[in-house]
Amino acid sequence: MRVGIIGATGYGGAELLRLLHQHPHVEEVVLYTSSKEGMNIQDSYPHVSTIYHQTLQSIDHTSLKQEVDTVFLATPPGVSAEWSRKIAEAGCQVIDLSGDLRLEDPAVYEKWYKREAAPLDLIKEAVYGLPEWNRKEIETANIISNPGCYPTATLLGLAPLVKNKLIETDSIIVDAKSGTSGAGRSPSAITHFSEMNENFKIYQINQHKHIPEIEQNLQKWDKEIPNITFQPHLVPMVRGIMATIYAKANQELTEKALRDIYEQSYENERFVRIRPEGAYPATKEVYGSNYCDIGVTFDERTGRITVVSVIDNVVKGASGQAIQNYNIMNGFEESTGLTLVPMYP
Ligand SMILES: NC(=O)C1=CN([C@@H]2O[C@H](COP(=O)(O)OP(=O)(O)OC[C@H]3O[C@@H](n4cnc5c(N)ncnc54)[C@H](OP(=O)(O)O)[C@@H]3O)[C@@H](O)[C@H]2O)C=CC1
Ligand SMILES: CC(=O)N[C@@H](CCC(=O)OP(=O)(O)O)C(=O)O
Repeated sequence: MRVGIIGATGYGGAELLRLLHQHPHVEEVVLYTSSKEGMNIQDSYPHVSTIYHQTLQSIDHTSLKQEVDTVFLATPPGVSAEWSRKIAEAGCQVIDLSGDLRLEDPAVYEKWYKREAAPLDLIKEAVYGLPEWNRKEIETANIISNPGCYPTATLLGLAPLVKNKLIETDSIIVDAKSGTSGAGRSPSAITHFSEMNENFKIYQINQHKHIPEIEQNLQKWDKEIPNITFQPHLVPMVRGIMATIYAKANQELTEKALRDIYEQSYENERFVRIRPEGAYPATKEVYGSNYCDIGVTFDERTGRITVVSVIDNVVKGASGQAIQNYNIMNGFEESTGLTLVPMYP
């Protein structure tokens, strides 16, 4: 198959290049740009030189179907809202890595993203691509809305508790930390080296755009779940997210019963690994891979459950999950091109 990447010069695009290179069903990758037409991808990313030789080309939806079968949009908010419909009507599959099509209520999108929402019919057509909990819908989708990085770690971590109604619904607190690649390639005063090295920052207190995305999905699983507390932080590393999730048990629990529920929930999932009793994952243990690793424990003293969920934000949190969705949409084995062992140390 032939795939196109819009936004190939960004971090999500670069990770798509790395992963698609080893995908056996991808014969051709076409690179599109909004600002660097004619530039060779090697000039932006020397690490893929000799592997990719393409020059970036501008996007023309009228000729798209002659060039590619599937388009990955690794672009900032607003682009997919404008382009997804045209790409789908041209006859191509769309996998959108941005948040444009994730929120079902346009008013909610406009409140949190502070920009105009995509047309409602486009939002309705898009399927939320969290394969572990939404595989059936993804199989027949033509437009995928790839989950955000924090929601991926958080929802995979919370799903067994919420789906099995094990917690006080109003007790969820998510304390999340991310490496700086989550902010994309453009330098900013918040993420540049002197600001972030030997530093640890809280940001967007009670305002992060992933809050409504997490709530929307939790409420689909259990409509009793009210608004949650989710708080992101920046840590001085490049890749990785750790979501530490706290919730109060609504019944008597044992450590073993809790772990059994997590193990059963994910026993058939290739990319979710549950740590054994007393072990908790670190971000480096998923670095460069499509895994989400989860550790869980119950504090009998406080009645609180702690879940630790880690992903590589650029892989399971973005491009790896996008390829997982691509595989499901096209009937390929779900882990095709994604069987990467994490890099360590
Ligand atoms: N980085 C991460 O960990 C994650 C990112 N995401 C989401 O994925 C998307 C891409 O993120 P990321 O790669 O980090 O971002 P970057 O800022 O690194 O790259 C975005 C790319 O989009 C292209 N672009 C910018 N404006 C336009 C436009 N108007 N039309 C078309 N293309 C445009 C640019 O390429 P060019 O100038 O060549 O067009 C740019 O290289 C974002 O929506 C982000 O929120 C989701 C999960 C995790
Ligand atoms: C560290 C950092 O800045 N992370 C980004 C998360 C990027 C992301 O996943 O955003 P989308 O929802 O647009 O895909 C942020 O907090 O906005």
